[in-house]
Amino acid sequence: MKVFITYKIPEPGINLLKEKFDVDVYEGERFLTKQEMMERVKEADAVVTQLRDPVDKEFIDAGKKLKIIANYAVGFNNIDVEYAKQKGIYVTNTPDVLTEATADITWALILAVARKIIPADKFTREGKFEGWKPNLFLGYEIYGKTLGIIGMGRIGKAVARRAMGFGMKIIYHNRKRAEDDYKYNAKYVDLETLLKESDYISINAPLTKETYHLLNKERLSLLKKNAILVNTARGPIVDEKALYELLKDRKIAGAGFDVYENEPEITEGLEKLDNVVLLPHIGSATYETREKMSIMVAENIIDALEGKIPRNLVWKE
Ligand SMILES: NC(=O)C1=CN([C@@H]2O[C@H](COP(=O)(O)OP(=O)(O)OC[C@H]3O[C@@H](n4cnc5c(N)ncnc54)[C@H](O)[C@@H]3O)[C@@H](O)[C@H]2O)C=CC1
Ligand SMILES: O=CC(=O)O
Repeated sequence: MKVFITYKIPEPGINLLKEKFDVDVYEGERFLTKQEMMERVKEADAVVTQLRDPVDKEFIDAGKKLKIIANYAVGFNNIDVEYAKQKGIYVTNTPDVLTEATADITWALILAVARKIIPADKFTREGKFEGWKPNLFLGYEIYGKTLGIIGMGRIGKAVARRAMGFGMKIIYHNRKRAEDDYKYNAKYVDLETLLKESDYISINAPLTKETYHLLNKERLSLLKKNAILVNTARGPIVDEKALYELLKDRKIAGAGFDVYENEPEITEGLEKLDNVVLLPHIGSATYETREKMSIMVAENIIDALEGKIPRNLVWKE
């Protein structure tokens, strides 16, 4: 049986697949076009897709022999899951193994924005540091402040766990109350309350029809003047242009981005602001996590092609 991998992933996963199947890995640096991917998926029994690959009806129809689409990501908003399911094709993702790495990058953004780490580093490298000054790069305190988490799932909880070490008051909004919220000393609130009361806001919900522009212009206007918003989930959850306007006019203190509304494009002007930190979607980008993700996609494919139900079916979530 044949497995098509649309962009190279770490070797442990590929090696597992090679022990059992004929593996076609795209080895190039540029991204394959959708047309090229559809050509190569024709013969495949399984495909490993990336979060940027548009796995729509057309792509799924091109994979005439497909039994499984194994997304190399926990988010699966790039896939028409309903259509795949209708056609009897499994869809899997890579939960858990990337939770801690993504929570770490969330915290890296919170700290970097609040304490102006990037401009301060640039200042020092440029030889501008003349000695300690009482007013040099004053930032925002984190200890004891309120953190609002939107999406209290695996990553949201890992972000909360870290916040406990910073003595923060934790509030969250979720589709429903998390049964174990007491473990994080976290209080369930409605979205409007969260936006009005939080000093730091972390977005950790999936991108769905319901979360598209969940933070629209009107809701963003509820944020406090000292608020810092961090998005390590998916860009389209926030109206990026509306957020840019707030940041430009200093109506909020800052923002940290790992994801963008029209990735890889970013709203023009964002790159000129000194109150933002912009990362290129590297939430899960650690050597350890990416290896584990590669093994996970391989295990899911082995399950499916050996006639078992794969362990990380997205509709079990
Ligand atoms: N920046 C990066 O590299 C990474 C980004 N992600 C993103 O993070 C997302 C979350 O990942 P996990 O925590 O593993 O998922 P999860 O499914 O464990 O948690 C998501 C939580 O969001 C909640 N939620 C869903 N719809 C909501 C709504 N309308 N309002 C409020 N809450 C809502 C769910 O109930 C759930 O508790 C992924 O879907 C992915 O898009 C994940 C990994 C890395
Ligand atoms: O954005 C990354 C993911 O795994 O989802």
